[in-house]
This record gives sequence, structure tokens and C-alpha cells, in this order.
Amino acid sequence: MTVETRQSSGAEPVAALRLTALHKAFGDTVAVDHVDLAVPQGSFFGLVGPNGAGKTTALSMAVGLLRPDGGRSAVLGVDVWADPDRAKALMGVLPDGLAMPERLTGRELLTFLGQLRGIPDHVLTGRVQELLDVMELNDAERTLVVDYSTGMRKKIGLATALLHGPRLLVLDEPFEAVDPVSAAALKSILVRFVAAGGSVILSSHVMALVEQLCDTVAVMAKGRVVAAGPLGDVRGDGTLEEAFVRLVGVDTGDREGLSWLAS
Ligand SMILES: Nc1ncnc2c1ncn2[C@@H]1O[C@H](COP(=O)(O)OP(=O)(O)OP(=O)(O)O)[C@@H](O)[C@H]1O
Repeated sequence: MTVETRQSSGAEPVAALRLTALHKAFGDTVAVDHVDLAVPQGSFFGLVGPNGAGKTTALSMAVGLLRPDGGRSAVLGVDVWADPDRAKALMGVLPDGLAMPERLTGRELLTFLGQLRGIPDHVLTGRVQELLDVMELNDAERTLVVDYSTGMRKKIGLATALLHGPRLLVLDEPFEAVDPVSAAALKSILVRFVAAGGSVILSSHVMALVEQLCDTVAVMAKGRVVAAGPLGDVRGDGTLEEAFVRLVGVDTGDREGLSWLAS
């Protein structure tokens, strides 16, 4: 598929993902408040924020899983809501709480999804085997996805996101519940994906992981982006965790209460 990699003016590269005034409210709760965000092509982008900041809602709208109340999302210049087929071919998505056909083995699931994507059989068979190898899911050859552990579900979810060779990966908490050995393997896949020109957006609560992997970050709080840019600019002289606490205004002072725990 041909996609634009430069704006028509010729100067600015097209963003891997661009959110423009993206907005969503659930009743009186404004989950995402007119968010503007540009994720540069080739970046490893970390989205962080406290619980309820709006990360999952923003990413769900960005990838076409949740209809926004307003605003736009474009992947490599392709509007996700106006041209979903083209946009979704460019993206691999690991959503929060991924629903997938569960009464299939990992191999069956990947083969089924690859066929839905129109990947020719001779290409698909090799890709499925490679993904099962890399994710170390071969030992679970006869296990149905419904019986997978949480970490195994993350791994098969990431495999489904990679299957069609996307240009952008959007991953909601990809390392949650993944053991350290598997996490190291997943990290190296993602680093290689970015080195080969792909772009990754991941949300995480683990600041050390974001600092280790990401070159660009955005901090969300109360539905808004309160800081975004190169990692070094956002964290300043301290750690990302210190910058996060400063930016979201977390109260870290001593708290009263739970005195019964000290007895
Ligand atoms: N389907 C829904 N119905 C009602 N409110 C919702 C729904 N989804 C999200 N919200 C609300 O929107 C706000 C943002 O939630 P969201 O899940 O996007 O945050 P988050 O940053 O991903 O949080 P976490 O880090 O805890 O996963 C929260 O106040 C949440 O209660």
C-alpha cells in the first residue's frame, strides 16, 4: 500500500499518529478533553498517566475501536474514521482487555486472523511459526487461548498485532503480567521493529520501562496532555517518575488513616 510519508508541502514528515482535538465524555465524565498529539514516525512513544487519566479511551479512539464525540485521528495521514480499512491495514493494535476467538489454539487463531487479513497461505504459514517461536508459545501448541495465562494472552495478542506487517503498533500495557524473560523477548522485537522504520506507541504505568524503551513521551492527566516531547525534555534533570509526580500533581505527603495497620 502506498502511504504519504511527507506532507504535500514537502517539508514536514507525516506523523505516524496524529490526534486533533480528540474528545470523549461518558455522561458527566470528560475522559479525553480535546487532545492534540503528534507521534513522529520512527519513534518509540510512551503514553503515561495516572489511573483514569484517559489513556485507554484516547488510544481506543485513535485506533478506531471507540467512536469519538469529536476530533480526528490519522495514521500516516490516513483518517482512521473516514478511511478505516486503509488505516487499519497500517496499524497493529493490542487493546486493553483484548477480545479474541478463544476456543482456538494460538496457531489456529493466528492462521484464522491472517486469512481474514488476506495474507497468502504460503506467507502466512511461515509468519505464524516465526511468531509462535518468538513468543515462546510453541510449548502450548495444544492449549486453547481460553486456557492461556494473562501473560500468554498478551503475547498472542502482540503476535496478532504484528501478523500483517503494520507500520505502527499501538499497545495498551503490553508488558502487564508478562514474565521478565518473555518481556525481554518482546522488548527486543519492538526495538527491532522501530529500528526497521516502524513506530510504536505504548501505554504503561512502569516509568522505568518507558525510560528504557521510549525516546518520546506524553503525560496525560484528567483527560489532557500535560506534557509531550522527547524523553529528555519531559523528564528534565530528574527521573521520569519525578517529572510524572510533578506534572500530575500527585500528593505524596503523609496520609492520615489506616492506623489499624500499624497496631
Ligand atoms: N465505558 C465507560 N463508561 C463510563 N466511563 C468510562 C468508560 N471508559 C472509561 N471511562 C472513564 O473515563 C475516564 C478515563 O478512563 P481510561 O480507562 O481511559 O483511563 P486510563 O488512563 O486508561 O486509566 P488506567 O491507567 O487506570 O487504565 C475514567 O474516569 C473512567 O472511569
